[in-house]
Amino acid sequence: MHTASIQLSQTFNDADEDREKLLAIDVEEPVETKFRVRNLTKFSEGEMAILKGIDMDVPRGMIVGIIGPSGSGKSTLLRAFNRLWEPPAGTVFMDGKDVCELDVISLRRKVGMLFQLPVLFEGTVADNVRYGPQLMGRKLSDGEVYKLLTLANLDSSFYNKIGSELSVGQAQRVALARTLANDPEVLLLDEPTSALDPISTQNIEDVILKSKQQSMTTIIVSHSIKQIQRVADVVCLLVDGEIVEVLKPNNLAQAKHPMALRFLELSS
Ligand SMILES: Nc1ncnc2c1ncn2[C@@H]1O[C@H](COP(=O)(O)OP(=O)(O)OP(=O)(O)O)[C@@H](O)[C@H]1O
Repeated sequence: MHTASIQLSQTFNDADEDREKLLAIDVEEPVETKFRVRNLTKFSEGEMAILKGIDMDVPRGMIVGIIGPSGSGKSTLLRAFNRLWEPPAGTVFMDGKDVCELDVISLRRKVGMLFQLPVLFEGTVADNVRYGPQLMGRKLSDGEVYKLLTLANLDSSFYNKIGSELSVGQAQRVALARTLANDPEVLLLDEPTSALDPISTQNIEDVILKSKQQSMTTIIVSHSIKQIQRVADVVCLLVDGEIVEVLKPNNLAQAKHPMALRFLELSS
């Protein structure tokens, strides 16, 4: 085990000072950068800044947590990674390539996303799981569907169920299996368990951690600091469109930014 020198970096203005903060994490091997974000900025139509020059490197195979107050820009940032919000050219790079220059459909297959509330398509659970590969002309075998269900912590009895027979937690796991069926390299999770009970939450967290063992890169937005501490390798604190802290999950108490501190105090 050794320490990789740069896993995640941020530059931010602190009074007159420009600082680059580097976070070192103990890893087995040096880690490559999956996403590079540089000066990512978004203004609303009323010219209000929603994202203010975000700089970050997302290490391959790690789980990056994003937390911060409501309206701080977490979902907007997350959506830039698979172009659900189209970032300006030259700001978001996957494997060194500007995402704006990639075919958007293949980008979204590689960069799967799960939202707060699952929306299942008509048909059975198996139809849902088969959906993505079918669009590419490949029909998953029964065995492949069962394997994906197992991966999403669903037993084989779900195969023929339809959406109305499922709880929200079960439907979220089906949505996760459907996303994993595309064999993504990255998972974007936007508050994936905020509508779920603790057991369903644990099921989803198990899948997130299992996916990490398969080298998945995951970026998770969550309002739950405890959840971020359970699953994330690094945590970015986003306040008012800026990453103000990058910390290890067990070091959140070391946050220094006043808004970040207040948010952490009120949320714990
Ligand atoms: N297309 C848009 N036009 C105008 N304002 C927008 C747009 N998209 C987002 N916003 C605003 O940008 C800010 C950040 O929104 P965003 O949803 O990214 O924040 P968030 O941190 O994910 O919030 P929450 O935790 O409540 O989900 C909010 O004030 C939101 O109203």
